[in-house]
Formats: sequence, structure tokens, C-alpha cells
Amino acid sequence: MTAVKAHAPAKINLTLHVTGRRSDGYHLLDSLVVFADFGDLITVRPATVSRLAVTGPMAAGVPVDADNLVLKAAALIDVTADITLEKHLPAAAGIGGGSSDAAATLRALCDMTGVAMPRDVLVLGADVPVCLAPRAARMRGIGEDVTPLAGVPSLYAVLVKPPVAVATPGIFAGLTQRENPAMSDPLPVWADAAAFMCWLGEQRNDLQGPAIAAGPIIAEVLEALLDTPGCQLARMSGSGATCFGLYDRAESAAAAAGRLAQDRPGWWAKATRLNAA
Ligand SMILES: C[C@](O)(CO)[C@H](O)COP(=O)(O)OP(=O)(O)OC[C@H]1O[C@@H](n2ccc(N)nc2=O)[C@H](O)[C@@H]1O
Ligand SMILES: Nc1ncnc2c1ncn2[C@@H]1O[C@H](COP(=O)(O)OP(=O)(O)OP(=O)(O)O)[C@@H](O)[C@H]1O
Repeated sequence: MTAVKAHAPAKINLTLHVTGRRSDGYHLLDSLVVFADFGDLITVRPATVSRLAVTGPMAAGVPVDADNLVLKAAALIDVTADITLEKHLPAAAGIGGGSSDAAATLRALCDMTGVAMPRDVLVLGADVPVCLAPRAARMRGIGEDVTPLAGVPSLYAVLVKPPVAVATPGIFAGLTQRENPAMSDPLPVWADAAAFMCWLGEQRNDLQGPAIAAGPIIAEVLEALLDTPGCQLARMSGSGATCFGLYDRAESAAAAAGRLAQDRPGWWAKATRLNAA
């Protein structure tokens, strides 16, 4: 059998409403999730014992042992493989690097072996179900309730991560209000990207406040994004610290990413198309 490859794109929470908390401490969410046009790359090959190599520009600090979600995903379906993870996404950044890697690994291994996709992938992480089919979706429950969305306009964006890693449990713990309004049900139909961005402006990421309290530099990132020409909206993704700026033109997004990378050498900045077909 030959190698099978799968892309693990960055996951962006364009909205993230925390609507309650379960008795086990997990939070109920209502989130509009889209995917970037870049991410990590997984390659799997048949092997009798699982092995993982992590390569690429963002490999530093990523676990290469059983803690890596890629190996946890292989163990979940009881498949052994020689796996290469080419890491391009910053870790612990709120853009689902590990979750998207786990989901891509499952896709590649199921494809390579014919093993069925497991029904319960939530055990790998709350973001793994939405990453299984990386397309625009509404994510509810604690992450297990995923509804694919048609008609979500593509957006030009810049992703920016300052040099701070935030741990997801601590950010959820910092919430002062856990019962907040959900998005409308059903979601509106957006005529175009401008209408979509206007509606997004009225939505929230409820984790943004606690994340800024833990890492005040996140507020600086949001201000810096809003300062770039053509930026229509700036918000944090997931539990941070990555923030996104939305633009109506690809050229504005590219110029903003270039300017931020130049002005703020420690910041990771990347222009992308979200939900590109
Ligand atoms: C913040 C998001 O990225 C939004 O998409 C996800 O909800 C987090 O997804 P994830 O990193 O895959 O999360 P997990 O690894 O399952 O959980 C990490 C920790 O985040 C908290 N957590 C996570 C998901 C959720 N719905 N409620 C929570 O309270 C819990 O303290 C949990 O122990
Ligand atoms: N394949 C992986 N890539 C990156 N980190 C991983 C991976 N597997 C396990 N980890 C561990 O998981 C931690 C969280 O990294 P990850 O990139 O998944 O977080 P995240 O971007 O905050 O995800 P989310 O948006 O789902 O909350 C890292 O600190 C790292 O130790």
C-alpha cells in the first residue's frame, strides 16, 4: 500500500457563544466554524508499530510521543502506521491544530485501511468532530453536535498569534457569565460577504474577555488588526490567543499580514481565505 495524505486546515471560530455549563464542567457552545486554506499535512504509511515524526516550520515543542493527538487518533481505531505530521500551524493557539491533525489522521487511516470512521471522536477533543469534515459548520453541545452550513460566503482574513500560549481549561474557568444567548436559530441567509461580516459584528466570542485577562497582548493584537486598512472586523478564535481580521479584498488581507509581520517580529501573521471552496 502506498502513502495516504490528508490536509489538516486551521479551524476558526468566527463566533463562539458559551450558552451554559453541564454538570461535568464542560461548557455548552454555539459556534460558527470555518476552515482556512492552509494548515498541517498528515502522511500515513502502513507499519506494524506506530511511529510519529513531526517536521515543518512549527514542529518545535509539539509532542512526538503518545501525547500527540495524531497517535491518540490511530490508537482509537486500533490501527498502527508510520505517520508524518508536517506542522505549519502554531500549537495551543485556538485554531485547532491538534484537533485538525487528529481528524485528518482518522481520515487518512480509514482511507488507507478501510476501517470505518469511529462514531465517537469527541473523546479525542471537543473540536475533533467539527474537524472531521473541514467545511463551514454550526457546532453546538460541547462540540459533538455539528451541522454543516451551506451558503456561508468566503472571507479574506488575516490570522495573528502573539507569542503567548493560552491553556483552554483556564480560559473557560475565567468566565464570569456562563449562560449567554445563542445565535439565532435558524441562522440568517447572507446575501454576500458584506452582509455576513455585518451579522458577524453583532455576534461574540465569549472567551475573548477571559483570554484578554489572562494575556493582555491579545487586546493589542485586536487593535493592531483593526488599525490595518480594510479591516472590517477583528475577533479572537477559540480560546485564543490567535485572532482574525476580516477584509473585503484579498489584497488588503495580504498587505495587512505583511505589515503586521514586519512591525511585530514576534507575531505569527498569515493571510488566508476562509471557507474557500
Ligand atoms: C474552545 C474551542 O476550541 C472552541 O472550538 C473548543 O471548545 C476546545 O476544544 P478542544 O481544545 O478540543 O478541547 P478539549 O481538549 O476537549 O478540552 C480542553 C478543556 O477545555 C474545556 N472545555 C472544552 C470544551 C467545552 N465545550 N467545554 C469546556 O469546558 C474543559 O476544561 C476541557 O478540559
Ligand atoms: N498534533 C498536535 N499538534 C499540536 N499540539 C498538540 C498535538 N497533539 C497534542 N498536542 C498538545 O496539545 C496542546 C494544545 O494544542 P492545540 O494546537 O491542539 O491547541 P488549540 O489550537 O488551542 O486547539 P483548540 O482550538 O482545539 O482549543 C499543545 O500544547 C500540545 O502539547
